[in-house]
Amino acid sequence: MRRELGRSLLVTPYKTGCRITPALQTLLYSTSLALGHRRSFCLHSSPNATSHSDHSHKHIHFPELSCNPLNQGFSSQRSRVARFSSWTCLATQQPLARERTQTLKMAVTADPPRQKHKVTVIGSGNWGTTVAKLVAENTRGCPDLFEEEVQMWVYEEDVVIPSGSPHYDASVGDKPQKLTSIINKYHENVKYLPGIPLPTNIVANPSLLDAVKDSSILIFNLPHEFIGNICKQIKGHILPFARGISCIKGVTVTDDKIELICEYIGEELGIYCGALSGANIASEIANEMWCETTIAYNTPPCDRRDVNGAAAENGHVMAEHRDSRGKVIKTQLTALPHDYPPLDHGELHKLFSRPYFTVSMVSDVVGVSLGGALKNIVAIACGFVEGHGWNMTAKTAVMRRGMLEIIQFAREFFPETIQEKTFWEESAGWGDMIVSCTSARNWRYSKMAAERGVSVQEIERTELNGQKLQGISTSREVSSFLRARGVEDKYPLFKLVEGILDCKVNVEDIPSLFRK
Ligand SMILES: NC(=O)C1=CN([C@@H]2O[C@H](COP(=O)(O)OP(=O)(O)OC[C@H]3O[C@@H](n4cnc5c(N)ncnc54)[C@H](O)[C@@H]3O)[C@@H](O)[C@H]2O)C=CC1
Ligand SMILES: O=C(CO)COP(=O)(O)O
Repeated sequence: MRRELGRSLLVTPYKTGCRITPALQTLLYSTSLALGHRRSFCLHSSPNATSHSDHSHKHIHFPELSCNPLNQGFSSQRSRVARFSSWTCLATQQPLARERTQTLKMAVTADPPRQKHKVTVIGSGNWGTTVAKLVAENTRGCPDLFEEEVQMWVYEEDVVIPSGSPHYDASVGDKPQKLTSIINKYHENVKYLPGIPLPTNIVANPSLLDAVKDSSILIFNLPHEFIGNICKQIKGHILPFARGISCIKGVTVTDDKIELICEYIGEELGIYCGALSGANIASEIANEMWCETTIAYNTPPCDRRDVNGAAAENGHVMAEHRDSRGKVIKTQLTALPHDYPPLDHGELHKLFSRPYFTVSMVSDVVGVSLGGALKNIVAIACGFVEGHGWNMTAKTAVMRRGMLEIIQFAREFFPETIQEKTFWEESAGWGDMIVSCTSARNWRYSKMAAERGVSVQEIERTELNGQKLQGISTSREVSSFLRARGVEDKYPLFKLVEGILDCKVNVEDIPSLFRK
């Protein structure tokens, strides 16, 4: 390793005229990672370069090397040129041969980030708590990038711990206790994720403003009907350069307009927000049973770092960032300051991926968001079908039809950026459809409603202990949007589900959709 490092660094500028091949770049990069240090350097192609301005630049970025600089001449605070006369290999602490290093010139990029990303999860239901758990495991494991503590905003409730629970305290008895106090004391969300020990670095916080204060990463994870109120409350109280990930499955409909939840959040708060969605059953993931998910994130241009790791510009930048309709966004984004670690696909992958949670990073915000939102309508239809007594073959027909309507919806209302392959290739597409129609809550409880002959809303009230079925409101919202546009007949399955929810149509009418 040491010899390779020395040869790469020292021979390349002299003997090959700095032909830095991709293979060499990979070698340097992996070597630097193996060394595990954080410094950013940039190797100039010209060994005779005397200032940063005369670069014949072939930059190579190897962030984790160190050296002993003699004779430094810094041309600016953020991009400095130095003559390094001796190098020390960090792996061995041995100096490298001096005669071969004498005139090597290096440009030194900005200081390593001084800040770390602070993470807040807004929401603490079944999925909110599960995501807080996996994220908190990762912030603990990546102390260079993230503050260890993860704030979790909890919609405060009084909860009684049942006598059978290991957390039952006879001295408290049946007296209700604050859910936040219970979570912080026992490290368990006894109401929404019972039986799952949570990492101790999750802090349950009943104050929304306090929970989001100073956080550069906001993870939105609550039923979609509450997001409007949350945005109103935190607007102006978050870091201007905060970035969001929405784990919410739903859409925002106003009159005849439809918006992706992540874009609604971004517009309301003046930030950029991506979306996470996939075939994810919270209770399984909380039990660390493996599954996969999809994150759609289009790193704003103002957040992109150059090869040296330097931010494009500090402060306010009018970014050419495009939305799901292909339009330049109106929001003036504030760039992530340079003293923060970058926030791009790599860092988000580190934040969310676990051995039991495989993350695929994509750019198709429309496919990921619509796949997650609209499959809930199809899952309700499948619950009705099964509750009626039909089985897997009937459900498969409904799933197929549902997917066609989802794709048609994406094509009709988001034609500019939809990447249809998301529905076929990603967990957020067919994967989510299958799991939602065979084992998730929308399917399970609409099946129960059909079996008992009561409404799904009634079942939600009596059986879910505060959890929400997103398919009920999404069905209504999407149907009202389609009606306002006069196109509801083009989406017969969506229309029919709303009809069944309103007790105007019967499950037996479903097969009529398939008659030509
Ligand atoms: N549970 C799951 O397996 C998965 C859920 N999702 C999605 O995650 C999102 C969040 O769902 P869950 O965490 O499962 O929630 P949940 O349905 O388990 O719990 C409901 C949550 O809403 C909160 N709440 C009630 N009234 C509120 C109010 N007025 N304002 C704010 N919050 C209030 C409750 O405190 C609770 O945390 C949904 O969009 C869902 O579709 C996505 C993937 C998996
Ligand atoms: O989104 C989910 C599965 O991917 C969870 O769906 P439910 O809300 O129906 O449980």
